[in-house]
Amino acid sequence: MNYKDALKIIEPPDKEAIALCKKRWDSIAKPLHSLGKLEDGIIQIAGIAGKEQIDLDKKALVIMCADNGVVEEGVTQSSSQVTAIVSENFIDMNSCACIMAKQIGAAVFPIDMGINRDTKLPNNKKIAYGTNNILYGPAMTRQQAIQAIEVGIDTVFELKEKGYNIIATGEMGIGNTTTSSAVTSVLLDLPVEMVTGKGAGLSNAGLERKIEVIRKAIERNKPHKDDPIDVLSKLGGYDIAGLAGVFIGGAAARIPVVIDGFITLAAALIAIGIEPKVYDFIMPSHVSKENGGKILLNAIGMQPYITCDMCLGEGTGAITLFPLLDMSLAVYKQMSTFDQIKIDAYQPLK
Ligand SMILES: Cc1cc2ncn([C@H]3O[C@H](COP(=O)(O)O)[C@@H](O)[C@H]3O)c2cc1C
Ligand SMILES: O=C(O)c1cccnc1
Repeated sequence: MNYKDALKIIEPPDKEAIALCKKRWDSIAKPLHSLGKLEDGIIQIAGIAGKEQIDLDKKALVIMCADNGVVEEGVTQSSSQVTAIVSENFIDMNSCACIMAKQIGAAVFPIDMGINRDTKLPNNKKIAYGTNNILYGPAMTRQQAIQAIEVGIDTVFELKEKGYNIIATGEMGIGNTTTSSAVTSVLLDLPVEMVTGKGAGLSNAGLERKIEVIRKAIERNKPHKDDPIDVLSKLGGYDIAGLAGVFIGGAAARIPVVIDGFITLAAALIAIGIEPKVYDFIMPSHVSKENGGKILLNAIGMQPYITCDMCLGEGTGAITLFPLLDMSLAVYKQMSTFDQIKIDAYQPLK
């Protein structure tokens, strides 16, 4: 779908479904709002689905996979070859995120958005064999960025068609904390060193080099910070672009999309920058330990459900939210109301 058409069909969450869902929570025989954000999450999903009786029986994890040309500058501990190897492991359900997804019954959809060699991934949406090195010029053309965004949007509509009712985001792309930090620094107008961390592992000297490369890449590309697609195409990656499309697609197709860690947060920032209405359809999960994770969550204006020092990516943080939502929804659907068990919640003890 053309991304502008997707933006046009985004309607705000359903106020009536939100009010009915809240009423049901408040009628359940327990202290008011005592499940806190777990209640809020179900309310948000009801608003998105447009009905009070929601289901979370079909869960998907979309993992956008792509390579980054900037890896040749020594900004990451691993070689680019790792992207393809780990991405192919997703097919055998043999990665951290896949094992966690299997445990909680979520289906995994790895997508080759731009891995730098041919892969066995069934979802081949390759825009190119990796991006260009941002130290010397734009990562991709504006047209390629839009093409990747549209892959993300189409992916969500296909999953909706298959009956999925919630989507977790994940990514695999060696070097993508560098591109995410570059995008974040420009869009939030923050110094590079404030939003740059060690990614999947770097020495202190390596971190200094990474910061310097990002500074120079920003200087070289002169991105327009008020134009998120310009920033994305000059400094981002095909994984981030595809993920921005998944967030936009979630709002257009009315499916909640869950943020993972630092990289998916950068993608969410871009999506919200393109269309602020997307915000209401996004759910946070954890707060990444990566430098900049907390800053990005705060900047977007979201509170994490989970704080446990994760910083792995692949969607590991995002799917960690699923069992919490399952438990909350079970209470929401199954528990007796004050009326049913004849308790007056506000009756003082005698
Ligand atoms: C074996 C391995 C598996 C991973 N799974 C996720 N990531 C995570 O690390 C990468 C980003 O870190 P950086 O920017 O420092 O390269 C991404 O692929 C992210 O998903 C991995 C990284 C490695 C090495
Ligand atoms: O925050 C994340 O998701 C993250 C951090 C470091 C490396 N990979 C992913």
